[in-house]
Amino acid sequence: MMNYLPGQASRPPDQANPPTPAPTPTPAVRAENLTVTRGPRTVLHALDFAVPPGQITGLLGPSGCGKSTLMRSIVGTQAKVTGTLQVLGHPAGAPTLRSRIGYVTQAPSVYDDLTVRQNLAYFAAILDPGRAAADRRHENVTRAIADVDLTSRADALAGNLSGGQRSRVSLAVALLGTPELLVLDEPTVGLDPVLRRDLWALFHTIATERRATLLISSHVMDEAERCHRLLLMREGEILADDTPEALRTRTDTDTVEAAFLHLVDEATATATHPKGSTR
Ligand SMILES: Nc1ncnc2c1ncn2[C@@H]1O[C@H](COP(=O)(O)OP(=O)(O)OP(=O)(O)O)[C@@H](O)[C@H]1O
Repeated sequence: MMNYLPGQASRPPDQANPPTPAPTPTPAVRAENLTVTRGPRTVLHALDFAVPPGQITGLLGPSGCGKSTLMRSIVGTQAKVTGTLQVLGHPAGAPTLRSRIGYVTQAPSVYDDLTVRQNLAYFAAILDPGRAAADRRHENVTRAIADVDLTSRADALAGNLSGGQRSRVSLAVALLGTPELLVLDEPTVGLDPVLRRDLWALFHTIATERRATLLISSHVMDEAERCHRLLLMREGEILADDTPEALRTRTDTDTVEAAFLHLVDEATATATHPKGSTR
């Protein structure tokens, strides 16, 4: 028997049995040359990126840079999308993806004249219909309400909740089907610091315990530090795709916000004085 240990240069690998490389996990989302036009404008410009599975990827950039458009493309609700966009191994928008993706828009989509529990029960009945599933639905609804810390308001009408509480009802709806991919468009806007911290703890639990992939947009840069990876966007382009630590190291900065500003300045300088240009 021949033992081959990686790094032992004196013992070449058995050509007939080369060491098996660690499998590269299939990305949860893979985009190639992804371009989106809205009205007369191109708002996403030939994007190439991959979102790794089971991690939290933050989508950050200033207002209007195209974060929501990118998320809408991924969940299959955006028109005029060209290029390649694969989600959980299928083309974005494929019917088979519907039950595998949870999507929370910026505007909470809840029924004001129903209570929190009734809202959840309504969506649970669509996801998991039938009398036989009643107990499971009840459990799932109770768990989702607890996940977003709304148990004490479960019987309140959604119309009587604060903006932040209504957003959390939307998030609970997205958590109902235990989706493999959660796409959350600015889920922490308008929330107080304690609730933001608790929600980020919940996002990490979802990623580690349920092995779900989370794509979360924000323009609050301190939230970037809580992500495993970041896609930094600006004017419909990806400025950087890396871990927060690698971004700080690469730009020799202390925070992701400083790294982002550094990259913006660098991109502006390159656009003004492209390499090889004579001034
Ligand atoms: N319905 C529309 N028709 C035409 N252009 C649009 C439409 N909606 C958005 N846009 C443009 O598309 C670009 C990207 O918008 P998008 O909402 O994706 O940005 P965003 O980064 O999510 O912004 P924010 O952080 O403010 O939500 C913006 O320039 C916006 O003006």
